[in-house]
Amino acid sequence: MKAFSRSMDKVLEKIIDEHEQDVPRQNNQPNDFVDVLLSLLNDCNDSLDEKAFVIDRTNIKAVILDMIVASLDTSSTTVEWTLSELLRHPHIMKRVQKELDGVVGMHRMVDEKDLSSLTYLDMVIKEIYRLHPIAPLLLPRESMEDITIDGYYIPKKSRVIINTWAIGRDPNAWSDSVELFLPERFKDANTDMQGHDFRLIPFGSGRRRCPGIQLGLIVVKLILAQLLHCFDLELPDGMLPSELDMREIFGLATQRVTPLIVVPTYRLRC
Ligand code: HEM
Repeated sequence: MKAFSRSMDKVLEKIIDEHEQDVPRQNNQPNDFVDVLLSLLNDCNDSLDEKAFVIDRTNIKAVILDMIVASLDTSSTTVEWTLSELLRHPHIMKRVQKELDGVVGMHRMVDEKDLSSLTYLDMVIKEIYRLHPIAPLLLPRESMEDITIDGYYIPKKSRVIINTWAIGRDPNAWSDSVELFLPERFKDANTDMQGHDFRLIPFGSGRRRCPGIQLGLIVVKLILAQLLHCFDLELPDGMLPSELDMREIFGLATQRVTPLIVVPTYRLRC
C-alpha cells in the first residue's frame, strides 16, 4: 500500500510539475482543472483573513486523486454494462449502429460534435443507468430536521441512504416491464439525469450530486459511439446472448462478477 501511495504521489507530482512549467498556460489564463487549482494556490496567501481558505500542494494532489478515482471506474463500468446489454439484445445494438451510420457515415470516426445527434444512444444510456446504476446507494445523507414522508417518520440526524438500484426496478415508478431492457421507454419522456427526476438519479441529486456529470456523460457516450461505430461486437466462442453472465458484485460501485469478453470486427471504410 505504501509503495502504491509513493508511486501515485510521483504521478501527481509530475502532473503538477508539468503544469507549472508550461509557460504559455501561466498568462493568468487557466486552461484546465489543474491550472485552476494552481491559480488558487497562488491566490490564497492572505493568512490574516480568517475566512480565506488555504489550499496547498497536498490539497491539490488530493483533489486530482479524488477526480481520478471518481471518474475512472464509474465511466468504464458504464461502458461495460452497456456493451453487455447490447450483446444480449443484438437488435438494439444494430439500431444504435444504424443511427451512427446515418449521422456519421462509414468514412470517418465519430467526433464529439456528432454526439448531440445520437438520440437513440441517449435512450440506451438512460436505460443502462436505470438497470445498472454504478453507485447504487449514492453517498449517505444526514436528515437536517424531523420529517414524515409517505407515512415514514425520519428523525433529525438520521443517516439516509437512497437506493437508486431499487428505484430503477420499481414497477410503481416505471411499468410492469421493469426487468426488460427497453431504451424506447425514454422516447417521449422528458427524463433527464441531472437530478430533477427522482426516478433516474445515477449521478445523485442536490448539493452532493456528482460534479463530473457533464464530463462523465460525454466521455461515456463518445467511447460507446466510437466502439459501436468502428466495430461489430460479438460474444466469444459462439456464446449465445442468453448465456452471458449478468450477475453484479454488490459494493460501492456495481461491477460485473465476470469480466466482459468481446470479439471486435472492424466495420468502417476508412
Ligand atoms: C459516468 C460516470 C459517472 C457516474 C455514473 C458518477 C456517479 C456519481 C454518483 C452517483 C455520485 C454520488 C452523488 C450523490 O450521492 O448525490 C458521484 C459523486 C462524485 N463524482 Fe461522479 N460519476 C461519474 C463520473 C465522474 C467524473 C468524470 C468525475 C470527475 C472528473 C466525478 C467526480 C465525482 C466526485 C468528486 C464526487 C463526490 C462529490 C461529493 O462528495 O460531494 N464523477 N458520482
